[in-house]
Amino acid sequence: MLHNHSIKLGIAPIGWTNDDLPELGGHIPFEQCISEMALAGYVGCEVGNKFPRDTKTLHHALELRGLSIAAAWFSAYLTTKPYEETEIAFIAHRDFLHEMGAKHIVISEQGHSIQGDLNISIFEGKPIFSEKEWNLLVEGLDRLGRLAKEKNMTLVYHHHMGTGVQTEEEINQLMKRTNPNVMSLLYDCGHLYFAGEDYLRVLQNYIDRIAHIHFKDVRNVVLKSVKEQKLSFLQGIKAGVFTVPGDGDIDFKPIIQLIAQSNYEGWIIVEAEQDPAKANPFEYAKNARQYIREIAGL
Ligand SMILES: O=C1C[C@@H](O)[C@H](O)[C@@H](O)C1=O
Ligand SMILES: [Co+2]
Repeated sequence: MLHNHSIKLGIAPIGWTNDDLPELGGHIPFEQCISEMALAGYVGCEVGNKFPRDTKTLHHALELRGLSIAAAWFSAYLTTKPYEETEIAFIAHRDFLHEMGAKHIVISEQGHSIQGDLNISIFEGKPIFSEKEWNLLVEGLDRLGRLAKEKNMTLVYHHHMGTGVQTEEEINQLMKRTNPNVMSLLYDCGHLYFAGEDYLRVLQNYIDRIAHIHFKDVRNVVLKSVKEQKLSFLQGIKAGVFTVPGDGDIDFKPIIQLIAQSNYEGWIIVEAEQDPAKANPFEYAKNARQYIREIAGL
């Protein structure tokens, strides 16, 4: 049970409006999204592209509903573009999050990523970083992590399907080559399960270095067809490979147990991108909230 831990439960806007696939939930207004998050019982969220960038306006809209910003995704291109380009965009992102009171910055290397490519089979086209690319990645992350620390914030790396850091072995490499004082890990059980990796071992091995958590569930039956039909990541999303905790095939109880045995504090974010026309985001958000209350006492 997690009730003695300093953990806050938030939800990502991606179940309402999907930034990677704008046709999913493109019609759902920002105010509806955040009102439903609050009504479903969450106290925070990440940032979607419908969110106003003016921090005063955003702050007011969230405060009215008892929500705060936990973190937000940043796409890095350290392996494919000059470092300075990533740094300029990162500083703007960091400063926006800092003004919003967030403590974590989610980062994912998108150089050579196929996660946004509708036509490449997700199980066939992922990049494998060369030694040179690994060096560019870890050197860049070190510099960006120090920039986060300047504002008393923590950089958290998001391993992700279709990228150069997808597998357990790639996470091990990343953890080995980076400084724990400068960069932490984001744990997303849905991505590890999708990738066929040992999601419990990763949690166990790195729990002391994990500083942000995404909870997403996976439907085995859809995962099977993603493999058989050689679907891309986004085709898989449209077909419903992801859902909220409690609705899919991941057993969250041992995950909760490992977190409960640790000193983890911070956010757990329910993040379940699926088609809102098929899965009403408010209803699924409420169901996930109830499920987490039942299994985690949170
Ligand atoms: O944290 C995430 C952010 C999304 O944009 C991404 O594609 C999703 O799968 C995810 O885990
Ligand atoms: Co995630």
